[in-house]
Amino acid sequence: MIRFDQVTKRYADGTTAVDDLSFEVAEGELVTLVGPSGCGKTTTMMMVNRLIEPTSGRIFVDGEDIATIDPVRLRRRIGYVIQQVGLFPHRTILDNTATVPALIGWKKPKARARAAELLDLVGLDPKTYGGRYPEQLSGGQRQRVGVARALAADPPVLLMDEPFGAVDPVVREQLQDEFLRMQAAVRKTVLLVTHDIEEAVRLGDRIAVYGQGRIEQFDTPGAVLGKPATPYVAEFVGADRGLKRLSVTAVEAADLEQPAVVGIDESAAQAAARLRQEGARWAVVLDGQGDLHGWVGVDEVALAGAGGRVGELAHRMNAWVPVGAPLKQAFGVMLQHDAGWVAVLDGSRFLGVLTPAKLHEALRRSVDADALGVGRDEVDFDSVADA
Ligand SMILES: Nc1ncnc2c1ncn2[C@@H]1O[C@H](COP(=O)(O)OP(=O)(O)OP(=O)(O)O)[C@@H](O)[C@H]1O
Repeated sequence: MIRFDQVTKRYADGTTAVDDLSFEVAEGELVTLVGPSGCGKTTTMMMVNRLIEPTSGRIFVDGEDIATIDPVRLRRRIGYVIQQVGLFPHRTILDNTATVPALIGWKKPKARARAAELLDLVGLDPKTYGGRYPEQLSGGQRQRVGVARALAADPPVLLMDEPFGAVDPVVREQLQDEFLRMQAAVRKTVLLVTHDIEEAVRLGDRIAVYGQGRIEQFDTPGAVLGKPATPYVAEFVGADRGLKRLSVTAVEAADLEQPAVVGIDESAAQAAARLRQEGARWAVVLDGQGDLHGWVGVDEVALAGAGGRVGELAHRMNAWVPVGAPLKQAFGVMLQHDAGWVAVLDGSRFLGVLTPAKLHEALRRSVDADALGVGRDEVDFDSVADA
């Protein structure tokens, strides 16, 4: 969808900002460009909407060489979000958001209706905020308007230059989450510049780690963190890259252990006998549909006496995460509840539990799979004990 073919940018003073760059962003993919200040990220991005012209090489958008497209026409197909947002101070939020649709000739009611829809999408109630002026919004809200405005004409491509850079870390994380949710729905082809490796791995389907004017590694977040291609990349991603990997590796059904299970309607005596036989100290309690009801300790069911039912004895299970959640979230829940495992659910259906050992295995396997380019279940790995 966006393709760089041997692109070089040399400024008039002789600075080579981008040096023989070739890479591709697939349709619907979000690629983050990350690197230290002055490494050529912004130059790379601004060549895509022709705010900067390359010295040599070619750039394609949707298969078309952009050198052959009129820059104004090109920019209407490309949403652009920048850190300073650049809202018009004397226009309302609704009209700011409707800028591009109005420019490309939409009638005012249609442009405004679309703007209201977009404000809603980025979490701003158009009734509350649409009539305000930019100075009447917080920094984070202005940034959301910037994203809404860039999406208003439904461009297939989005360029984002430090879009969440001007807000504090808490708001920033919120905006990133909202943006990811939105991107899952709209699936734009996105090139996003950041100097923050945390942001790059959080948002990117793939990351391009820049050295001076060149990409040092272009890969999935898991692979960049797990197998940095060069010492430069290793240093850039940081010594705590193992920890960072927790946030980019998802809990999968294959990672889970199957603990002892008892039915909600089972008699306590029967459950106790069975759990003792299995050598279990506790069990997960499920209802007839396989949904999670809670958990019980074997001693509790054993003491319940005749006529006791498992369902009456079960404790609420607070330590759980949805399948697909990042390992970091699972680990956080484990620590929060001081639990040795967390339950993993698909909707309300119980899939299994994640233990610290399984979490470690999942981390290792995800890196091996990324490096080999194969599905995770095809990867053979040593157990932690054998390693
Ligand atoms: N108009 C210009 N003339 C000369 N050199 C320039 C010009 N614009 C940028 N540069 C230089 O090109 C290099 C790349 O700049 P660029 O803005 O692309 O970097 P960046 O990675 O986006 O940096 P930052 O994270 O600080 O924004 C830098 O050395 C910069 O000084």
